[in-house]
Amino acid sequence: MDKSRAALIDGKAFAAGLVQRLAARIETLKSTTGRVPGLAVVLIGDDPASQVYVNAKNRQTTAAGMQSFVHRLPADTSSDALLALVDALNLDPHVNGILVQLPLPAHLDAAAVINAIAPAKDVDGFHISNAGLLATGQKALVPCTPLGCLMLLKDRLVDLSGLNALVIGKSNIVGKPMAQLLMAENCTVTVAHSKTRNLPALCRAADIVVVAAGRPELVRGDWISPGATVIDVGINRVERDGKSRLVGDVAFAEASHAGAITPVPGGVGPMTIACLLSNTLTAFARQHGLADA
Ligand SMILES: Nc1nc(=O)c2c([nH]1)NC[C@@H]1CN(c3ccc(C(=O)N[C@@H](CCC(=O)O)C(=O)O)cc3)C=[N+]21
Repeated sequence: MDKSRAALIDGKAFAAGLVQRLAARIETLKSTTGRVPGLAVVLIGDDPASQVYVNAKNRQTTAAGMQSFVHRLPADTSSDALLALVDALNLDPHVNGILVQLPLPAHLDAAAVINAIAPAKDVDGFHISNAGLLATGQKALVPCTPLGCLMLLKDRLVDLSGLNALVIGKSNIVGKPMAQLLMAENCTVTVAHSKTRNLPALCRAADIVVVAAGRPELVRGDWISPGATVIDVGINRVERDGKSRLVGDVAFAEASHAGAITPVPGGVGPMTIACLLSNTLTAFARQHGLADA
């Protein structure tokens, strides 16, 4: 029997290409303006997964020719101390982008911290001002993960207009901005979540499925319409055959009849970091009155 294979959407390779193009532009900026973009990352506490991500980001920021400023603060940092650091970074001319690693320890108010970041330096795109600009079709800094997903979708499908898109997950960080971006591309967008009824049927009607549910292998193969494009945002660490493994929110092995699918790892994750660097360059350019790329 001919068992066709879904095309693999190689986020890792796409991200590497994007970072290469960013590095070239940064090199040019350096020779014309004498400046390079700077990214400040604030990490509170010692969550091991957050450490790994911040280290990867620090390495790639430097490799792309940008300045990286990492601020590691103890888990019991006070709200006042954190807000004072954010204020200082807002005023620092060498810092063009600010990222406060989430989740924060429970005693800190994430929304208050995010909204204290100068919107022009909010390279996560989480500030209410950027969320509002995106929702109303104005020039915003767009959250990195949905921005990366959209790049992969446009690379694959070119024109998304009129397609049925299902977004599973309604977080402020992924689901909501993803839905906004897909609406801006003239998709017919459905947003599903943990209380949604008959998710399999909604999924079967979708040309595009973006899954950001945070539940390992939630989406089964028989939920996916033949030829659909599947973007798996999930990164779940699970025990399998006595080993620790990463799996997505989609049962990847069951999805061979999809048109195309992102793997985990090597799909959306690397795009998130590449888009963070892209947003930092965008923020730098706008702060210096230069044109967007
Ligand atoms: N303010 C804030 N902004 C963030 O963007 C943010 C955050 N907080 N908190 C934590 C999450 C997590 N995150 C990841 C980014 C890239 C990979 C990534 O590149 N993963 C690789 C490798 C994964 C591995 O091997 O462990 C992959 O999927 O192929 C993973 C996770 C950004 N986050």
